[in-house]
Amino acid sequence: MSTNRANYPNTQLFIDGEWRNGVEGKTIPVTDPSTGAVIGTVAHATKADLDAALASVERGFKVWSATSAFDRYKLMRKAAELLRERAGMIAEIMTLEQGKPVNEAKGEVLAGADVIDWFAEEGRRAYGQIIPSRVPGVTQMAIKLPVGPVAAFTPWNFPINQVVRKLSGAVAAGCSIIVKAPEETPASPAELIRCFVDAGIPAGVINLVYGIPAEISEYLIPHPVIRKISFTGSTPIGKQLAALAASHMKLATMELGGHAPAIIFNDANIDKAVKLLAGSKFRNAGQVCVSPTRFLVQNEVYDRVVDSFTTAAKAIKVGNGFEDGVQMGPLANERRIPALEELVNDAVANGGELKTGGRRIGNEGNFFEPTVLSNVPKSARIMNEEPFGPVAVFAPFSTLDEVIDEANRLPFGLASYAFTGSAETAHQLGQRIEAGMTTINQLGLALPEVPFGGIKDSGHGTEGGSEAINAYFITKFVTQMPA
Ligand SMILES: O=CCCCC(=O)O
Repeated sequence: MSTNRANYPNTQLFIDGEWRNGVEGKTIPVTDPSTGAVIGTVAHATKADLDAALASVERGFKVWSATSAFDRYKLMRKAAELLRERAGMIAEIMTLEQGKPVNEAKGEVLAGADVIDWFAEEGRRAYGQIIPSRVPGVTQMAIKLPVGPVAAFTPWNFPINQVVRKLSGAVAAGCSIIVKAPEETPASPAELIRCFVDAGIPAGVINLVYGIPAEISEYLIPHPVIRKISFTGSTPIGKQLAALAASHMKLATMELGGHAPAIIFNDANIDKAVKLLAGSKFRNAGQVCVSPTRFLVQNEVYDRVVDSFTTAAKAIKVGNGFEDGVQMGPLANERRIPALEELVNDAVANGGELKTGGRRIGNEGNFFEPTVLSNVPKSARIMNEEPFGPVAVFAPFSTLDEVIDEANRLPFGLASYAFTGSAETAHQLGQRIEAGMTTINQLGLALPEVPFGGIKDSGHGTEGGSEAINAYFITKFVTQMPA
């Protein structure tokens, strides 16, 4: 049976191995961003529920940290298989609540299964070290132990992807976790967690809450049970939570905002650059932390690139994510429409040229036109603020040094993209762009086996690659000699 507005599931909390309503029975409405219609509800946790989740995650940690890495691996592989089997159904739920095209949603779910597999394997290979001793008979060991109960806070743009990295890292390392998933898109992450439940995860290891985000983070982060936090979201909120975590000496991974430069040189393969970058820009309606935003194009090819990108933007089919051929759905939140309109108007007022788009589409649902702005000066807000929407902003440049300065001008440092035919230019970019990730002549970000994270105001820590699981371990030194 396919999922539709009539059978969209209401979402409950998951605490101590049970799906349950909030103690006070409060709920939050969930809307379909394609129509604005309310399609269901999500349970709203209050303090009593959070106390129950904290007691549960503390018990869960005792059980799970004492479970062997091999048994954790087996369970995770089973959860990944369940997620693959259910991908079609979960994708439909995600499209209903988030808006993205259903094939994009399915890709996200399947990628989530790969993330679980990756971390399951990493958990089995979390080797420590034996350190040669100065004293005969003494053994010195650096061992990795799970850090403790984790609190994870995730956003609505990738309802599965954002949860699965944190959940899988924690569970593979032997930690228990409270996930505060997004209220806008609650049902698809709940289905992810159901896969772990059906795979046999013991009560208390995974807990799921929703409610008022600030209330939940302010209660969980300082709580002595929680030893580690992981947050994905905006830079301003990330800074507040990082400060709160630091004042309670909690470890924190922060995956925050970006404003990715996409640099195209005269010697690049222009057709390839435009095709790949346009696909990347309008994926998930531009609501992606790693979305290419500042398109910096070398003088000789500037007009050609802007024209060809504008043609690509005009050809994007926007609509309900369930319709055949739709490439871009609505924005997930209605409030982003006036915010984007303001950014576009400000760019034009500062001298930028609107090549296409810039407005809401229709009067039902949160649809926004794929938008291209050209010759936008640095003084425009959109050259400095993350638009988090389907807007590409173009500006010309002359030299390598100039474009590297521009790429590094902002406090963000998450993703960056470049297209060039020169090996020397590629080398310079790889070394000198201040970003956690640089892709050259291709895309290829966010695979489970490669690092994923930012620097500067884009946060710290990585959620992919061989280092990611370390966020959920402490290193303990043990030395011993025979009695
Ligand atoms: O918004 C940040 C997560 C990006 C995940 C992806 O690019 O697949």
